[in-house]
Amino acid sequence: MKSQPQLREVLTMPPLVDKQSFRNAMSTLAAAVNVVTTDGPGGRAGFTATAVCSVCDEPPTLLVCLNRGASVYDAFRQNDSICVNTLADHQSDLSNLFGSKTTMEQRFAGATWSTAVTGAPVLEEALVSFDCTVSKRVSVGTHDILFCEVANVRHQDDIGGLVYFDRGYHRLKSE
Ligand SMILES: NC(=O)C1=CN([C@@H]2O[C@H](COP(=O)(O)OP(=O)(O)OC[C@H]3O[C@@H](n4cnc5c(N)ncnc54)[C@H](O)[C@@H]3O)[C@@H](O)[C@H]2O)C=CC1
Ligand SMILES: Cc1cc2nc3c(=O)[nH]c(=O)nc-3n(C[C@H](O)[C@H](O)[C@H](O)COP(=O)(O)O)c2cc1C
Repeated sequence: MKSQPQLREVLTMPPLVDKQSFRNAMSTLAAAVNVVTTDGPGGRAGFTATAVCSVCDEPPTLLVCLNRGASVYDAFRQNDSICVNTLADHQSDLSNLFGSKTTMEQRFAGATWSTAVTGAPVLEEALVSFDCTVSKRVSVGTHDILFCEVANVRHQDDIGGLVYFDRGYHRLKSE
């Protein structure tokens, strides 16, 4: 029978797949598109994220993965108020605005905002907005995982969703 590798051996093992192969594989996982915003002592900031998912419903918690090299990283490190604004089918331009090398002024000028209970910016025409407080932060590789407790939800009916798949946007409409 083959013995289990010792911890030291595991740590010196080469990565199983290279970065490009990983990204190519990940490009086949369809994901909702979100503009994640914050405000507080670190200032107002926002970025586009597909790395968002549900964690548990007691307490209602979702997670967001944020690259520590992103321009918004300092603001998200200092602030605990976060709003995850899931984009509607007509908002791919907003995704590109918050997902490219633009200033925060340019990003927020691209849409209408209100202020959530926690103080984070809420996107007026979002499909759904999760108003959250960060409960825990975990660093893995290049990213921080932000665990966010949901204080309030705002949902719009009769509006289509936006999905990112195969490096492009796809519009979804319920029957
Ligand atoms: N989780 C993340 O940090 C993501 C970052 N992006 C950013 O948007 C750019 C354009 O993305 P695509 O058009 O989809 O082409 P791409 O070939 O760069 O990425 C393909 C897929 O790989 C994953 N990915 C890309 N960069 C990643 C990263 N640094 N860490 C973890 N997963 C990553 C995502 O699932 C992405 O959809 C990327 O180069 C990246 O800068 C996009 C999606 C997720
Ligand atoms: C469709 C899309 C999805 C993205 N998803 C993530 C994500 O989940 N996590 C992340 O840290 N960055 C993600 N990014 C990249 C950030 O939006 C990035 O920080 C932003 O594009 C601009 O970088 P800068 O603020 O450093 O100038 C995504 C970009 C795009 C276009």
